[in-house]
Amino acid sequence: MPESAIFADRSKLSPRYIPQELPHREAQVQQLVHAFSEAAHDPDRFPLTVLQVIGVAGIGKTTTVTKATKTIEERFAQNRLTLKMAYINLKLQGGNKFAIYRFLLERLAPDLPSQGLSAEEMLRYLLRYLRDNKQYAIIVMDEIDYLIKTSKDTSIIYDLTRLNEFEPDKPCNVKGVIFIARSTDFYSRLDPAELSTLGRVPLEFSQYTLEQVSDILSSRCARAFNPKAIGSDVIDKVAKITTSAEVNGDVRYALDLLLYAGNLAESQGTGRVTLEHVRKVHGQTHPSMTTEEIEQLSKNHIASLIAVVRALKSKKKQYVELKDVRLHAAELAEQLGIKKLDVEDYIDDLKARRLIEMRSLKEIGLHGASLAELEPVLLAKVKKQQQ
Ligand SMILES: Nc1ncnc2c1ncn2[C@@H]1O[C@H](COP(=O)(O)OP(=O)(O)OP(=O)(O)O)[C@@H](O)[C@H]1O
Repeated sequence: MPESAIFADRSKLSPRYIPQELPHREAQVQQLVHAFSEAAHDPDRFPLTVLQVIGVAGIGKTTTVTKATKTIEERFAQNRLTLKMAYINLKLQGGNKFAIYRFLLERLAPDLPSQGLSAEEMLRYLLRYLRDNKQYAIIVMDEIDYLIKTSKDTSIIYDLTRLNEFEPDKPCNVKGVIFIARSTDFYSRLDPAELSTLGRVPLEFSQYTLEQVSDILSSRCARAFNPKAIGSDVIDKVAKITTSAEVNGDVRYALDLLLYAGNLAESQGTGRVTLEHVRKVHGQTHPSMTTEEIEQLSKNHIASLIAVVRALKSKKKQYVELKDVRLHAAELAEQLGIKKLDVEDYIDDLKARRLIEMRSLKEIGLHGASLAELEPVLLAKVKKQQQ
């Protein structure tokens, strides 16, 4: 018995799933693999290689880097060498340098205690550990622009790009550091020394064309849906929405849309996803706010966002003032039985995540929101986190 009339395997649409095929990014995967092609032959002589991958949201940057590092790991394994990838999403793991280095240590050198060590010691011990255990590593720092935008301490770039200078007379077993960012705007917050260590030209990912998004979605749908449950008309429609100015090519949104349209078709027992299902779901969701984006938020972030939504609704305006948001936040805290929250602590971060638009303290809004539908989704999420 299939799982459902609609889905063959709905998890294949999840943002966490790494697809087997990556249409229209094979060249970039190859480019990254190529940058480390010599490393598996003579790793100790291979220099620390720093790369940057830049491009807008949801166009396969993380997935491409993950795929490439997997291939590099395999090449090392073929030569009986161990290479590990440490992937850090700075929006999730965020915080300060200590938290980030501790995470690196836990990932790459789990036997080493990190308590009581300075940031520099943590890196030094990590390098020694890798050398002593004949292991190699590639560090991937995703959303580096978010970290640089929200933190005053930008020295993490300087530290990581100079790991080979910690003990210059010994080989550095971290072979690569790959920074991923949505744009190069964060350069302006770096000092010249940090900027120069970032070096060379970034690998810029261009946005997918309409035909490319159609191909990509066809390949994802072939694994996620039952063959008769979805047609090319639906895929083309979703591709069109995805390449519209509003969604700006974010494939993550397209996958969400397909999942929810599929769920709707399933609940209605139609046996097939129709254009109407897609239209309905698209009308109800918020393109700049995908499920993954909401999953990453803390309870207080979501509560602050709900306060913005409620303030906008009650004022019936495009923008509201911070004091309106505060008022609604206080009410909401009471309703949910949580501690009163200082929305200003979360508003800046919501802005950095591009979930809200803040022109000034008197002009706070949402990016092209569909307010009526957003609130119940957020409320359900905050209540779930309270359980
Ligand atoms: N060429 C492709 N083939 C199949 N799936 C793809 C492709 N490009 C992107 N995707 C899917 O789209 C979603 C978003 O991709 P990914 O997380 O790699 O984007 P990103 O550019 O790193 O985005 P962000 O900047 O928001 O982190 C993932 O679920 C990924 O599997």
